[in-house]
Amino acid sequence: MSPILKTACEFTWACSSDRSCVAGAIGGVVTALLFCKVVYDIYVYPRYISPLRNVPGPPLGHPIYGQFLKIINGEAGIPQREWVKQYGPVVRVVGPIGIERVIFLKPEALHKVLVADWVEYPRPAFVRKVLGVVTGNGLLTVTGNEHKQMRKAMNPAFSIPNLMAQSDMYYGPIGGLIDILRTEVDSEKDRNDGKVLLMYEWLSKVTLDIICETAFGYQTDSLHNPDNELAEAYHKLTSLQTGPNMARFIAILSMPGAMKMFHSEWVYNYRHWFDKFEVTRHLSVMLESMRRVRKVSATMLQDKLRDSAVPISDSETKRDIMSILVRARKADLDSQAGGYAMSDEAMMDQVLTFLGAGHETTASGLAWTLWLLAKDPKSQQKLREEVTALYAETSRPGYRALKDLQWLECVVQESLRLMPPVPMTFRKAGKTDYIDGVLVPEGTLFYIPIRVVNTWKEVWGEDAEEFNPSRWLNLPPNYNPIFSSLSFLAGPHGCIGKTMAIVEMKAILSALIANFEFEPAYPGQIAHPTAAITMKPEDNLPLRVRRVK
Ligand code: HEM
Repeated sequence: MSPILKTACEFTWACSSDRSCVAGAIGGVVTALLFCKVVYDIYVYPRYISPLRNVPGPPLGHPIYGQFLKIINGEAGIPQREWVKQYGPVVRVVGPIGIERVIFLKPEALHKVLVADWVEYPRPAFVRKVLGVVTGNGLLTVTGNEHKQMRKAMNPAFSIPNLMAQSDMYYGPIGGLIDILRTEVDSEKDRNDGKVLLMYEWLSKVTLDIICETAFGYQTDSLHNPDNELAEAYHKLTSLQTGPNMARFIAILSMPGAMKMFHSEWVYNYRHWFDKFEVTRHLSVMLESMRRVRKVSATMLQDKLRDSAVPISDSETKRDIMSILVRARKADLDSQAGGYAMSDEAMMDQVLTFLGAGHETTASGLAWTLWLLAKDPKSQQKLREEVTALYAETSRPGYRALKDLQWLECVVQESLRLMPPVPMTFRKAGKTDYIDGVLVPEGTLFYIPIRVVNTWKEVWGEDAEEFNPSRWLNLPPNYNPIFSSLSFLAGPHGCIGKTMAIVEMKAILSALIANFEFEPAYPGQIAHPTAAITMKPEDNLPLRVRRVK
């Protein structure tokens, strides 16, 4: 028994006749027990008890935070990459209050966690809570059977024939973007010098307009409207994405009742109180932005529900994702077969999910592609030649035409490999089991280190951390088509919008490269990724843009 606990017990015994003394003694015992628990969790368990204690990894680190400060203050995925280089493909890292996390890199281990036993390795509660605040109770937050049903209901809307029919919808916003950039570049006195533009901001707008059109049949036109409510709200939300902000947010969400608080009218009305404290300052901006996103989303959903009288088999009808889902739901309800029919509330959460998951990810992917091409003029020129030839044939290349461009495919795959918009995700063990020869206890957290997997030298060779699109013409012998480049993850929770995102990226990129040349904004420019859920460029990516001669 610890000395503190012993003293507390003796004290209780000695004072048991006196009431206040008993209360004090109980308090003492509780404090002592808590103290012992903390010492056990932070000091004893990770050092002497945990089955993971002999797995290689960095030192336990700070007595309270472990390696957490290094992770949240570092570039997304980079501390993990350094540890893998030093300790190998299985790593244990101790986080705050002694909580252990493991990293597995080998395809067999990833297959078990993400594919074979996926139900037993769900997203941990803290990830679902963070995502849930922004995206509601949709595909990103549900697990197990509920997820299976929801995903089954959604899959047809993301089918290849539907995506083929949709790709023409991209060209309204893309045409708008090209015109705006031309006007911006031409406004410069010396056109040969080009103009420095914050490319991420423009890409964020064009992808928002495209997702609203393809997912909801809704014309946002944030490109031409600087005060657009939805664009402004997302701009504010993404600006909050820093490692320390995420850490604070997770800590707040872990408190009992926190999720209710986020949806409470009362808390919303008094949100300015959050501004008074450093730790909660970002919450009022967040509540305000989420309110706006929900308001616009509700309008979009109402429009869809009004449309639902259109028959499902009519191929001439609207092809946006929500129209398809609404019609499928109606068919389910009409048939009374007892299938899975989403409630209005669930439909609303899908709107939030597609907006949250499908806009900023694609914008970040495109921004990093432009950055990498700006630093590699040869690859950029080679791409220009390829896409110019395509544009000579058609001004609105569709799914097939874009798919057939070999260098475009290499550039997009290489950029997504090197700078994955989602650099990392998490899972939690729902059972105790061996993975890659290591006994992983129930409750253990997994880093799924997408950026580390994508740049693992064992697979990609010594130049794994460099941009080299031609590697996709001759893939390395250890390449695994599912687990060597994990940017969209794999298995039943893998990205449902993968094909859509790739086609959209290709359509936007080819139009940009056919019309403009991109260069770093100034010599020695370095682009820093934010360390949060998605990896956008911290400074919104200033690039020098010129018209193609
Ligand atoms: C370049 C763009 C994109 C990237 C890199 C990306 C990446 C990812 C990743 C890594 C996940 C798994 C997250 C996890 O399990 O923790 C995911 C899931 C998801 N993504 Fe994407 N995504 C992109 C675009 C899109 C688009 C355009 C949409 C929809 C219109 C979308 C919708 C979703 C949804 C709904 C999920 C949850 C899937 C499930 O759990 O069943 N994503 N995405």
